[in-house]
Amino acid sequence: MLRYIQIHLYFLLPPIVLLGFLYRPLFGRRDVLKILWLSFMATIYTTPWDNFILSQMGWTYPPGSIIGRIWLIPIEEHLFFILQPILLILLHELFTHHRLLPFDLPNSLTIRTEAVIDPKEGRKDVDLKEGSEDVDLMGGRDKAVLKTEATVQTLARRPVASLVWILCMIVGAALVIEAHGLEMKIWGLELALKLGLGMRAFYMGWILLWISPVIGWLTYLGARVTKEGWWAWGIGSAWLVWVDTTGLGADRVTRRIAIRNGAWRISPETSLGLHVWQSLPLEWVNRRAIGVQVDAYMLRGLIEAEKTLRKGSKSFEVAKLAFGREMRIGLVAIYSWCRVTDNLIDDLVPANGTTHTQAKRDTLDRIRTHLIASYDKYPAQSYLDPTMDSISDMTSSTKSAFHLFSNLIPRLVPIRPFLELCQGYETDMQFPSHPIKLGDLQEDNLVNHLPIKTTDDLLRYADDVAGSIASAICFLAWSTLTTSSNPVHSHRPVRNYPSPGGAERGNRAWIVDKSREMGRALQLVNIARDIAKDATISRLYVPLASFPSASAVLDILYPASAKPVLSYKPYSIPLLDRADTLRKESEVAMEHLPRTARGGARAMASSYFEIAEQIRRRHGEVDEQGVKVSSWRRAWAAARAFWK
Ligand SMILES: CC(C)=CCC/C(C)=C/CC/C(C)=C/CC/C(C)=C/COP(=O)(O)OP(=O)(O)O
Repeated sequence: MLRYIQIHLYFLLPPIVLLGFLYRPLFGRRDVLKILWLSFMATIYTTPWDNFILSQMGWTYPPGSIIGRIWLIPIEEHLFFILQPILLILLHELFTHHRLLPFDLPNSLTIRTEAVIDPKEGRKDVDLKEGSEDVDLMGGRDKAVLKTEATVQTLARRPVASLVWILCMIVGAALVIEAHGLEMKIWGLELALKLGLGMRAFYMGWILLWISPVIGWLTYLGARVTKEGWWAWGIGSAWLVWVDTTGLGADRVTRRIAIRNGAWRISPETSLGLHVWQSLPLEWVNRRAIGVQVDAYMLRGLIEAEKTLRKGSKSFEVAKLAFGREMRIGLVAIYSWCRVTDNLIDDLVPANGTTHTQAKRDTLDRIRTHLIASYDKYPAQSYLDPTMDSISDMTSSTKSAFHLFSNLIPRLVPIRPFLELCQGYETDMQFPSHPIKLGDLQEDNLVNHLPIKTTDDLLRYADDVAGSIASAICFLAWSTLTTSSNPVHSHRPVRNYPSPGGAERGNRAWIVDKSREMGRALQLVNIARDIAKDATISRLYVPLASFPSASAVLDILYPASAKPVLSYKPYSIPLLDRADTLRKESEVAMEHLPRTARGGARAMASSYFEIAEQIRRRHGEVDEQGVKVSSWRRAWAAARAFWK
């Protein structure tokens, strides 16, 4: 006979330890709170009920199967109130981890896009939502009216669905009345079922009466089980059903467990005697079985941002999974803003009468104005939207990236990294806007066309475009994962480089510095990978000073005319060597980030450094396609770093 404690030792603790190990790098205070809350609720809600059932001999524990009791309840049962929430929370985290949002969006979020012709500005895509309030975003001009739905109730109340549980409660009450032989009339309604079940209605009645109010109330509040939630619940419950009811297989006589083995025993006199699976009573199945208004455009921005990420960056796509949800949402918002702003400038088609450079400068100025306004006027959406609209080539998808960014990020990350990124765009704008023809570029006018002249120029550029993002990641981690600087619930933007005083301040400044080194390192890898590709559009990030002669520069820009055949090794390998040094110097700082951000930061860097490995395997030779590293290889590198 297995004792009750052995059930925990053999069947609950091992999966908890295994799942806990897998989830360890991301296991944070939110999970601790969830476990404490659920165990506490399970204990205070179930203890009186369990005591009552035991007092009525609803189920019993054979002598010797338990360690001891608190009042009537075995100590092991109390442990179960704690262990089961832990198991289910871990399973739930594991199954839902890949989701950016923990809930399904209501169908009503499908926002229709319709083209409206504005006589002055031509075609505009606007989002229309049926049955919603009209907002005139065009300042009363002509008839282009954008219909918006400002907010979405993420957990919309479900009174009708909760009626099912109210019904269950009534059935439960009727069975209890039947079991105890009570006679009850409410508003003249006879509640007794008179099924002749007598005491056999006891267990089912009390189980229904115990579980229905909880599920009914949660359902009323809007709880909906997602597909992943069903999986977590299904597997967790199936495991417990198996533990409760099934033999371990081969050795049927000695190793049968739980109910059939006598660790506990449901009294036949108090149950219906219907079995759904082997010896599992119907009642047991029952036994194992919370809304906010969110800006609809932000939710939509998140969906779009995820798509942008999937299309735009393999490294971010792999690495994002290594961060917990709080950080991941911020990362996705930052990434999509960076990608969208970069594309707006790079893919710009200038209007008649303006040069490419003028148009790009104009777009960058507007992006900057919008960025500064996002912080200065936060959360003044009405001011921001016209600024955003004034940027050319905006689509509803790019707008949602701006909207998401300006609603979320100012509260989490200071403005400085994004201004630096704009500085990086400005450097890019100094490159020729069109690939220059061979004859137009002479050895003596190279310096006029190529802004990266010295190693310092290169490092400054890398710092602007990637060091900035690395520092933003640090701030995101502090804002979302620590209490000392958690402005998530404040409605003010983060002031520049805020940090608590004293030693912590110095420590944070040091971490930011080191993270910038890591960002620079990754950018150097990126530049080494893309030397040939970038050269096709006359972008040369390898410093001019590192070329032996001006003609060597022309060879890179026009490889077809290079003689003898061009080798990229003299340029790519030094970049990778410098990247390695920067990486080594900064890696130690990662271990000083908030604990649940470390795995993600390591995974991000390691998966990107797989590109460097691949270039080295090719002895530094790259081509116009860059260097391909399979997603599997990257995922493997990320996984090793994550669980390091
Ligand atoms: C060292 C400390 C304390 C923290 C490190 C913090 C981290 C993880 C910094 C990394 C910052 C980062 C992600 C920089 C950008 C790197 C880069 C060159 C990305 C290129 O991205 P894309 O060009 O979009 O993607 P692909 O190259 O995958 O296509």
